[in-house]
Amino acid sequence: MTEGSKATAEVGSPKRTKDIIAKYGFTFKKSLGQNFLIDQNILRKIVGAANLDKTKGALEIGPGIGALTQQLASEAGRVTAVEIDNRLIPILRDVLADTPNVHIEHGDVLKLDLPALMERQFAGLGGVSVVANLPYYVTTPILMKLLEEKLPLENIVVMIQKEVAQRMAAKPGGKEYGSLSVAVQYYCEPELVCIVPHTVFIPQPNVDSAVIKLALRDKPPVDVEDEAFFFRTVQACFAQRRKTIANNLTAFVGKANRERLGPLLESCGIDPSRRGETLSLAEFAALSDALRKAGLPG
Ligand SMILES: C[S@@+](CC[C@H](N)C(=O)[O-])C[C@H]1O[C@@H](n2cnc3c(N)ncnc32)[C@H](O)[C@@H]1O
Repeated sequence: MTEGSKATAEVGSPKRTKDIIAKYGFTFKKSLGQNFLIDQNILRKIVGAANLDKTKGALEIGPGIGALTQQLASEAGRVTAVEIDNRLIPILRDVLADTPNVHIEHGDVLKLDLPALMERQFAGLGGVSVVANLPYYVTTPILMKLLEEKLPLENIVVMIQKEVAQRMAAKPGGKEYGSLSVAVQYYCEPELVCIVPHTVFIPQPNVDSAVIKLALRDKPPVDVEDEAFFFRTVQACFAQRRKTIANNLTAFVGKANRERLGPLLESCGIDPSRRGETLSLAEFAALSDALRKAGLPG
């Protein structure tokens, strides 16, 4: 195969994408976040960031017509791609007919039993990455499901809306830092791989995107006595961003317990007049353990 013919064979080239769409009479559903990538360099960057090899597996969420799937199949030992849109299933099977290491799973990733799927598809492999150009309308629920279910993943490399990626990677002190930053950084080390202009998709979304790599930690960077309560505390501290910690926590513990908050915050080394966006993970951990120990909220 010549270089020229190889380029046209790549699913994610602009011409091949248009040909596939025309051949199958496919129409995009905005409600499913369908924006297909047509830039080989970006596809290569996404796949490269996952550090795959033939001993590893890749779980793709939302393969579309298979642009990323095809590149994943050439790097990974096995690829499983979960697609919700039943109109895309026969197209994917056809387009990827020559890539035997790909399994297409029809379903909604938010409803699937992912541990069972991973066990079935990736048993015996040396590690699994999630690699995806995610549908933007469900980015956070999908990522939180992957993290909260504590799936045995090495890393997650995803294209998401630029602002969401920046929030995930944000450090304390800035306006982008919030409960999403804390949740993501509790489970992972985030790294912004690149910013992607909206021109590399068809149809073009209204916003720019970014590729983010989330390397799963072996264990969280802070010890907490009760994980669910830790996350409730974090949510409470960010409930109203312009309010101080003391005011946000008053709503959490009840007005009757307001007087107890000052000494409790000070025992954790936290000035009650600070805002949630200035607290580190270690400070949130100390605060949630102290609230729990004090029996708050009652
Ligand atoms: C942004 S497109 C990416 C398509 C392709 N991977 C690409 O990069 O060109 C998102 C894909 O996710 C699919 N999708 C949307 N919601 C989904 C869900 N809940 N579960 C699985 N797939 C979903 C859409 O149908 C679409 O194919």
